[in-house]
Amino acid sequence: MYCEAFASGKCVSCPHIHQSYLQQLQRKQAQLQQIFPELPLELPCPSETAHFRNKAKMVVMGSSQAPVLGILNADEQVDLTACQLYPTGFQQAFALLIDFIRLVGLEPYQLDSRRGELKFILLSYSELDGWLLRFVLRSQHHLAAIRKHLPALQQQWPTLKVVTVNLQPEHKAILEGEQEFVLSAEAMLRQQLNDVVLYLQPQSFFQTNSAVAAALYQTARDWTAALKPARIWDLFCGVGGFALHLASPEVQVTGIEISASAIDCATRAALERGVSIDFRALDATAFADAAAQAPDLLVVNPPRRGLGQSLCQRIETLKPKALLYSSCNPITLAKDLQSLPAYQPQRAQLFDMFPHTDHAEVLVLLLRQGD
Ligand SMILES: C[S@@+](CC[C@H](N)C(=O)[O-])C[C@H]1O[C@@H](n2cnc3c(N)ncnc32)[C@H](O)[C@@H]1O
Repeated sequence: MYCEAFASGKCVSCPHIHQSYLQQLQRKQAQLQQIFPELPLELPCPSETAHFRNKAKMVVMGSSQAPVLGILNADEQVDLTACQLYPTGFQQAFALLIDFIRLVGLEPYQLDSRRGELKFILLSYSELDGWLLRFVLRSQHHLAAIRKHLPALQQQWPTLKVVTVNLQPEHKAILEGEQEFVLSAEAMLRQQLNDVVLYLQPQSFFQTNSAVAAALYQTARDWTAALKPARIWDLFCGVGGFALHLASPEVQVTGIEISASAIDCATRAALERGVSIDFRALDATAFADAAAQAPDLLVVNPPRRGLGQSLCQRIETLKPKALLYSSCNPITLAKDLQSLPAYQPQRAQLFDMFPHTDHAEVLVLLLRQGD
């Protein structure tokens, strides 16, 4: 794929974009084989090479009358509204947003002078339900003006379902703050993956590549069906993707996640699906430490830092029969597996959520040996 922003050195987010996709997959597969030298790997699950991202995180730069959406590379403002990773509908959405910024007179935040209000635009898309839009602002100064002009934007953009303002008052390179104002009638966006409808809302993690995420959850179902677990835990469950795919009337499922807003989404999805899942907003390690009995199947999908020593040790003493580990960081995955010596990998597969980058999502099924 040719990308002008990469060729000119203005955007380095996709360092392998000029390599053939087959070579990219071969490189990632070879890296995965180093972690599992003995295991015949499954074939990688590929992605579309363009238009696969369901969300955009845009830094807002320029001025209120000439806004630029993209990234700041050193001191250069790089317009990424034509980035090929976004589905085509994003370009029209960005154009509407640029007009809206002008209309409201939202001054982009300037890092050097610390003036201005609008820091980021965060935009998510679901084929089922439409758009979720978040304005990340420095203060509440323009909140009333955004509210006032929002009906006009919604009229032009009927599929704009959820609109919020997030406050991030600090002068730091962080994407969002804690306070969120919901400006639309709806606060959650529905997203369908396979036969499961998930809910997402601001401050809840959702996989970036919907098609590959659907394949990941379906594979989790396929690999674990024969195990017939009676009890499943989904630790780091987010909005409940794994738990909702694995739930059935015969199995008792518990989902644990630190973000209360993600747990609200997961709980609503379970209710609408008519399945009983015990979703709780807790720290995963604290939950495992306090548990008296192990599940038959433990699903874990931690952030990039991995499970860590203490949770791995707890898993070793709890002794669940099977462990399904979905990792977005093969380095911490390899480290965690060294701390889980009782578990033997049975199957491993690369899910290419992030083409053109070095990032890899890996699913591994492990069984406990020697009991
Ligand atoms: C890679 S995401 C996985 C989400 C989910 N499994 C999915 O498929 O979308 C990792 C999740 O771990 C959550 N998390 C981070 N630290 C946590 C902790 N200490 N205890 C429980 N959940 C945590 C994050 O909020 C995030 O939702």
